[in-house]
Parts: sequence; C-alpha cells; structure tokens
Amino acid sequence: MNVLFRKTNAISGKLSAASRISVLNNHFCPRNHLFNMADNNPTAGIIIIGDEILKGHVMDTNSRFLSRRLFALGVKVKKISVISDDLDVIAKEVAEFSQSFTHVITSGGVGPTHDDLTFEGVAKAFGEEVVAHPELVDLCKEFFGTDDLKSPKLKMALIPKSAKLHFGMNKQTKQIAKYPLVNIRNVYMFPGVPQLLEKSFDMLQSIFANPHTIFHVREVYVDRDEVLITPIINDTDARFHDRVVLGSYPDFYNSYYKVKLTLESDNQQNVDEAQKFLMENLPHGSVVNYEKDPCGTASEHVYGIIKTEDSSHLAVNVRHATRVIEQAFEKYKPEELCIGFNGGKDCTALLHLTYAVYRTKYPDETRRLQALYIRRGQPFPEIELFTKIAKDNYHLEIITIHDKIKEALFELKSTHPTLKAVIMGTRRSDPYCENLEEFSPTDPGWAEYMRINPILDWSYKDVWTFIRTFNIPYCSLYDRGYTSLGSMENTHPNPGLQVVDSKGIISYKPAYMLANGDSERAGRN
Ligand SMILES: Cc1cc2nc3c(=O)[nH]c(=O)nc-3n(C[C@H](O)[C@H](O)[C@H](O)COP(=O)(O)O)c2cc1C
Ligand SMILES: Nc1ncnc2c1ncn2[C@@H]1O[C@H](COP(=O)(O)OP(=O)(O)OP(=O)(O)O)[C@@H](O)[C@H]1O
Ligand SMILES: [Co+2]
Ligand SMILES: [K+]
Ligand SMILES: [Mg+2]
Repeated sequence: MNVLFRKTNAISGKLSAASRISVLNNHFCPRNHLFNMADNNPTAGIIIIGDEILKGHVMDTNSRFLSRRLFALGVKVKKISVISDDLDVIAKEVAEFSQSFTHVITSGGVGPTHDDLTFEGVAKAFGEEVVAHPELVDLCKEFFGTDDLKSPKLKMALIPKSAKLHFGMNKQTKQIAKYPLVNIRNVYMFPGVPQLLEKSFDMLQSIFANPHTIFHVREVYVDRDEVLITPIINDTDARFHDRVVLGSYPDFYNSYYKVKLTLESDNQQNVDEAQKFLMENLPHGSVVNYEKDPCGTASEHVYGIIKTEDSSHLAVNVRHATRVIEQAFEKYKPEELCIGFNGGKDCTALLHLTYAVYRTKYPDETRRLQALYIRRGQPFPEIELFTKIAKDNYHLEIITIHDKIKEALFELKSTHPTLKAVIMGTRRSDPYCENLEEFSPTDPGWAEYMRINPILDWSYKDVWTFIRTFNIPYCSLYDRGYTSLGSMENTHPNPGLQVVDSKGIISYKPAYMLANGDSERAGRN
C-alpha cells in the first residue's frame, strides 16, 4: 500500500526572531489573489528558466523534484514549461501561468549575471518595476561583503516592487534561512541550483500544502506484456474514469515485472474499489508482489526472516550467512572490511546481506560500505552498468583496480593499507574452493587478506531463491541466459537454457530457470 501522506507543516513551532515577524506573517497567511483556503483543487504551473537547459547542457531535475513534492502536498501540476533567459518570454509566460494556475513556481534566473532576468521578467508580467528591497540589500551586502550599490552582486536585491520575502526554517536545527524566497502574487521564484531549490522548497512547502486533499496511490505490478492486459486496463478505466486516474507504465528492463499500473484518487475507497476490480480481472497469477525499494528495506526484510520461526531452507541459509557477516563486523572495523564485488550474482546476493547487517549494526554511520572491484579483461557493459546501479542502491564506496586479481590484491595493500579482509561470494562448488572455510586467509604467495565466505555452502538454486524472493536488482545478463560471468571473450549464455522456436530463432531463458546448478559454468571457457 502506498498512501502518500502530506508532509507535515514545515513552519510550525515557535519563531522567536522578532525582527522578522513581519516577513514571517506573510508566510503564515499565504494569501494571494487566486489561492484561498476554500480552493479544494489547487493547481500549479512550473516554469524552468535557462538557456543551458534548452541547449541540453544541463538536465532539468527541478521540475521532477517539484512535481513529486507538489503531488505529495495535494497539488496538481498542470503544466511544466522550459523557456530561455529572455525578458519578454519570461514576462509573457509568467503572466499566462499566473492567470491559469493556483501557484506558479519558477526555477532559475535569480543570480547576479546578465542572463539572470527572472525578477525583471516577473515584474514586467505584472506591469511593475524592480526596486532595491532594503532587507535584501542588507543580506546581499552581508553575503558578498560589498557596500557598493552599483555592484552586480546587489542585482539580486532588485525585485518586483510589491514582492514579499519568505524566510523558511530548517526543521531540524530550527534555524531561520539566511536567504529568502521571493514571491509576488501567486508566483514564487526559486533558485535554479537544485540543492538550493530543494532546500528552500523543503523549508517553505507549507505555502503550497493543500489541506483538503491527500492523493491515494496504489501500484500494481504485472508480469505480462502490456498488450495482453490492455483490454482489462481499458475496462477498468472506463468503469472508474470519473473517480480514479489509471496509469500504465511498461518497463522493459525490470527483472520482476513487465508493467506497473498506478491508481490515484483523492478518495481512498475509490482506489480500493478500482484495485479490487483490477485484481479480479487480471490473468490469474499475473500480479507480482514486488518490493519497489528492496535496498532501502534490506535490513528490515533480512532480519524479518531471521527473527521468525521460519524453518524453510531460505530462512536457514539467510540466518547462517547473516551470522557469518555479523562475525566479520565483530572481528573487523568497517574501514578494515570490504566486499569483493564484480557484479556477479553471488556477490550481489552477498552485498544485499552485508548491507543489511552493516545498516543494522551501524545505523548512524555515514561511512559508505567499501566494495572492491577488480576490473580485468574486457568487462561486459551490462556489468559496468550494474556496478553503477549497485553503487547508488547500496551507497558503496567502490575501489576499482585494473589488473589481474593476484596483482590487484598486492596493489590494494599500498593504495588501501587499512583493509584487512574481503567478504566474498565464493561457493564451495566454485573451482578449487571445496576445501575453503568461512574464514580462510589467502593462500601463500597471495597478498595477505582474510577471505570471508558467508554463502560458501549455498547452492546455485539457493542464490537465485534469495535474490528473487527479496526482489534484489541484478545484472541483466542473467535474464539473457548467462549463469556465471567471466569477461566478454570467455563467457556465453548457458546452452542448457537455450530455446529454439518453430522458426529456428534461438533465445535463452533466464539464469534462475537453470534446473541443474552443476552446469552453472557451462557457458564459460
Ligand atoms: C579477494 C580475493 C582473494 C583471492 N584469494 C585467492 C587465493 O588466496 N588463492 C587463489 O588461488 N585464488 C584467490 N582468488 C581468486 C579466486 O579464487 C578466483 O580465481 C577468481 O575470483 C576468479 O573467479 P572466476 O574464474 O569465477 O571468474 C582471490 C580472489 C579475490 C577476489
Ligand atoms: N574481479 C573481482 N573483483 C572483486 N571481487 C571478485 C572478483 N572476482 C571474484 N570476486 C569475488 O569472488 C567471488 C566469486 O567469484 P565469481 O566469479 O564466482 O563471481 P560471482 O559473484 O559468484 O558471480 P558468477 O558466479 O555468476 O560469475 C565473487 O562473489 C566476489 O566476491
Ligand atoms: Co559464483
Ligand atoms: K503508458
Ligand atoms: Mg564470475
């Protein structure tokens, strides 16, 4: 269930800074000519201002951020427009948006240079002049340490004559923002730098919060091609059209589902009914129980299965491997440990477990989990891509070394002298591994490290059961019949997964369908 609760009012609590009460008053009473508290269906328009975006030099992330946040606040974004740094264009767009929507948010063009024209453009939209706002002048002087009223740095203090300032407050520190948001009528002018815009919006979002509406959202994940379920989607839409907004989003790269259906309404009962109708009409067994944030919930789910009385093979495996990883963290400090990560399935399963243990043992630690990636031969682009995804998902500090494994480990001694142990996804069925132990020092002649092998006695099937049950993201090659990954020149899909259709076209089933784990390395030479 995914109900998007409105964020609580950012500006509550006591504000003692008496000198700014006049300004803050504006804030508590967000009144303008269009928006009033009786407006049950507030809308918003977003104007992204900047030539750099139109040229493709910078990707706009602000509109996505704002849209998501406004949606969560119960405000419907009706239009997003990207325009150039041109006075007349800005004036025209702002005038039009201001007439059409409850709130208008602009992003960009509030800096000190010649191409920063937002304040002037917005002033022009309302037939106003820009004037030096005394409080902003003081702030700019403080910021830039200049007293020269003609300095370009003070350009930022020239705002539309009737504009107001909104000072936000940091929810955690209760500190009042140093720099205000400038607003005239229903137009709010945010800076274009994403960090600044996001910070400012965080502090001032209560201006936009719609007290009347919570959008209820459900997501239904379906493991069928969109064309096959289109009649049911259309049927559901026809039935609930006036009450529920239905969306259908195919995903060609997800390993767990093919289509995500979304149901949205400001009435919970309506989404419940539409969901029920969908569930009853979609093909039997086609709806997938999908965890959309497997990494963020790793600790919760891994320890969830450990703590139950569950005596399934999966629970026993997870309990055991987790215990070994916990021992690793008891014996070694985080800076002494890393996980050997080459994008393969075994270390992917292991990474998930290790991350769950690490986050549980060190919930407040800001240090990233370290991963060692020895890149050799010609790596598959799919592996490189997946390594980047895993880095983001698990907040990894990746140490990459380009060399043969043995040489790389010697290099690691000098580049990262604090490291003492490597947690690995080695299994007993791997070549030369039958006599390994869960804690095995490297062999004589190798750089000295403790090898820690928490999933040593897991089978091929155990690894896939774990990955698939926990919806863990994995390298896409495994969905194309690869069952063990070396480098490009020596790795092929597993012949045991080959399917030949009536026209003689060859394809491969995904790795988790391989029945006999002993033939795991049949695609390697
Ligand atoms: C951190 C680390 C330590 C290793 N230590 C040893 C070792 O002590 N002795 C050894 O023969 N191989 C060692 N290896 C090599 C592995 O056993 C194995 O040959 C390598 O991961 C290649 O696997 P693959 O053939 O499945 O791609 C080590 C590898 C890594 C990543
Ligand atoms: N190039 C490497 N860089 C870092 N660690 C590695 C590397 N190669 C192997 N390892 C470690 O050794 C373990 C066993 O290697 P292996 O090649 O079997 O990878 P895997 O994760 O098991 O994936 P697969 O068996 O599907 O190729 C890995 O799980 C990883 O911990
Ligand atoms: Co392996
Ligand atoms: K669609
Ligand atoms: Mg491998």
